Amino acid sequence: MQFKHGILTIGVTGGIGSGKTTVCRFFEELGAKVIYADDLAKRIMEEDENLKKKIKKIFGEEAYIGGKLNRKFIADIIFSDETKKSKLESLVHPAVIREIISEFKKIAREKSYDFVIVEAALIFESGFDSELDYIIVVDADEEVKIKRIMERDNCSREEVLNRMKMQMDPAKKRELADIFIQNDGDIETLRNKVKFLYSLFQKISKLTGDS
Ligand SMILES: CC(C)(COP(=O)(O)OP(=O)(O)OC[C@H]1O[C@@H](n2cnc3c(N)ncnc32)[C@H](O)[C@@H]1O)[C@@H](O)C(=O)NCCC(=O)NCCS
Ligand SMILES: Nc1ncnc2c1ncn2[C@@H]1O[C@H](COP(=O)(O)OP(=O)(O)OP(=O)(O)O)[C@@H](O)[C@H]1O
Repeated sequence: MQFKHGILTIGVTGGIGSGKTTVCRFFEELGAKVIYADDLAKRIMEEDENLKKKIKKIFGEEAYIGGKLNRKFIADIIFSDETKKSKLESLVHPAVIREIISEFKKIAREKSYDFVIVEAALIFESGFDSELDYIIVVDADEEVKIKRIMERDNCSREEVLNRMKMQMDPAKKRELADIFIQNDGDIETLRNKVKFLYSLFQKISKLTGDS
């Protein structure tokens, strides 16, 4: 087997509050390279002047405050307007995917890691799944997810439900997954699952690497 970008690449995805960022922090603690696509998207949206112009055209000047993305303003619009959400995604996703692939190539060239993990909320929705070797889907019981997000972001149940409504059905994501993590247990249970996967990926990277 040849890896798609000359290095083993693994996506971690899941709906809001599933625990994908926590999974990725554990991978990082073990020494893995993790690319956070959602952070990258925000950086590109703030640094790419051409993209900023296009975003302002859709959302108005209020989309930025002092050069910084007005996240609350944009979130309020896109999570109640499917058309604007799609327009924003069609501007942002290709740029994010391009940058991640060039990072893969750099890591493969430098051989600085055995494998790369990408955390992204919208791997299947953006078509990015076709660029990855394996995809981990994280999920938890809906009430558990709602409670965790309300606590983490100090937001209302309605705000969480609004985002959930605009996301792919978690059951569908589970069907598309290569590896599935049910994250209803405690943090230590999750950490142990990640430890197991970390050693598995280390083995896969050596067995089937391009080098
Ligand atoms: C709307 C924005 C400004 C809200 O920022 P905020 O800091 O509140 O949320 P954050 O980016 O951390 O996302 C938190 C969660 O919301 C959900 N979410 C975010 N964007 C989307 C989206 N376009 N569709 C569905 N769910 C989304 C995901 O579950 C994500 O994990 C931001 O999410 C954004 O710019 N989204 C559009 C770009 C995009 O598609 N990003 C995600 C993939 S690269
Ligand atoms: N097994 C667990 N036990 C207790 N708390 C957890 C567990 N897993 C995750 N959490 C907590 O739940 C919250 C949501 O987790 P996390 O941020 O990893 O989810 P996410 O899928 O990245 O969410 P988002 O889509 O909003 O970015 C965080 O506060 C995290 O610390």
